[in-house]
Amino acid sequence: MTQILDGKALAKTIQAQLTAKVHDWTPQVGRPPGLAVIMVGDNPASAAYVRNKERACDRVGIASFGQKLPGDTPQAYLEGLIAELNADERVDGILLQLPVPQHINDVTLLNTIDPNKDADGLHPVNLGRLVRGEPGLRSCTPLGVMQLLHANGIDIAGKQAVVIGRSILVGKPMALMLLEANATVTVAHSRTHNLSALTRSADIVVSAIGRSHFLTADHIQAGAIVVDVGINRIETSAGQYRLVGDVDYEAVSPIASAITPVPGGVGPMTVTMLLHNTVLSYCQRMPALAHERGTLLS
Ligand SMILES: NC(=O)C1=CN([C@@H]2O[C@H](COP(=O)(O)OP(=O)(O)OC[C@H]3O[C@@H](n4cnc5c(N)ncnc54)[C@H](OP(=O)(O)O)[C@@H]3O)[C@@H](O)[C@H]2O)C=CC1
Ligand SMILES: Nc1nc(=O)c2c([nH]1)NC[C@@H]1CN(c3ccc(C(=O)N[C@@H](CCC(=O)O)C(=O)O)cc3)C=[N+]21
Ligand SMILES: [Mg+2]
Repeated sequence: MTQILDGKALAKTIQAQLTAKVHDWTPQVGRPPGLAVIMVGDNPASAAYVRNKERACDRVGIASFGQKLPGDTPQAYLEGLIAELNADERVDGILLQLPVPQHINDVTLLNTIDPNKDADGLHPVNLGRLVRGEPGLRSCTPLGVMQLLHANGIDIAGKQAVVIGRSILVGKPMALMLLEANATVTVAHSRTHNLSALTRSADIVVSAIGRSHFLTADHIQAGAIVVDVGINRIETSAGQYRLVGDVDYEAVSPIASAITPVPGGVGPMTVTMLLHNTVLSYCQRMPALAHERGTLLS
């Protein structure tokens, strides 16, 4: 029997734990945790994720300081906005929704976010902490994948893991977190030769590419653990849109020992880890909660 790694259910459990803590801590601190999501332009997919994030914040008791800005907002304005949010005591987490329009330099912007408020874990200081194995704010999607594997009793140490994709948002931090958990990690990308031979030797395959039906039965060895990070919108014969991952789920799920569905797998965990990171940064910034540090996610 293939184990379905139910991210939706785990997200619900973790969000309930965060809700209880936020409920306890808000009166002690005198304010709730706060998250600012900055979205530039009106990419419909981004708008849907931002709405999900705001709804989840409401449920958990996190204050949202969302900023939806026009697609032609100048770089200097965004830098000023981030400086204000860095200085705003009510804000514990800042997230710049990616991608941003062409004229914006996202790297420069990400680098202006206070590393202690970097809810996405994309600032060089936090990526450096990850490389060094030091505590810090970790990228939400890979952190969510690690939680999902852990909560389902999946052992990582000593396993062969192949991560497909090498973005700063997903692939690279995913590879580093698997390495930190003592997997033997290979990172594949668009220039990789003989990808299916590589993935066929893997115990764990994480796909973060963004192409529907990319991973087929030929890529997977019997009993492998398959984590599908991809989010692709495909048009159905009825002219509607539906979400699918990178993995041909029908073909691969009978072969795998465990697999994440799309939707309901990694996506809800990403949102939950964003909330987690916001609450963690609140804990770390508020002296009244000094003794609570390190108790989240346990
Ligand atoms: N579930 C969730 O919570 C989240 C899902 N996503 C989804 O995950 C996917 C990846 O996101 P992101 O990392 O931001 O995307 P990017 O486009 O930044 O990166 C895609 C990566 O896939 C690699 N790639 C592309 N085509 C191939 C191929 N044919 N063979 C092997 N590798 C390939 C690219 O290689 P190269 O570097 O050589 O170009 C690149 O490293 C997207 O579908 C995105 O929507 C993203 C964030 C969160
Ligand atoms: N700075 C930044 N950080 C991100 O983490 C980030 C980003 N930019 N840009 C876009 C990608 C994509 N992403 C998703 C988050 C949640 C779902 C999610 O909740 N998915 C649900 C379904 C949602 C739906 O139905 O639309 C699921 O898979 O079950 C998906 C994708 C975060 N991203
Ligand atoms: Mg996110």
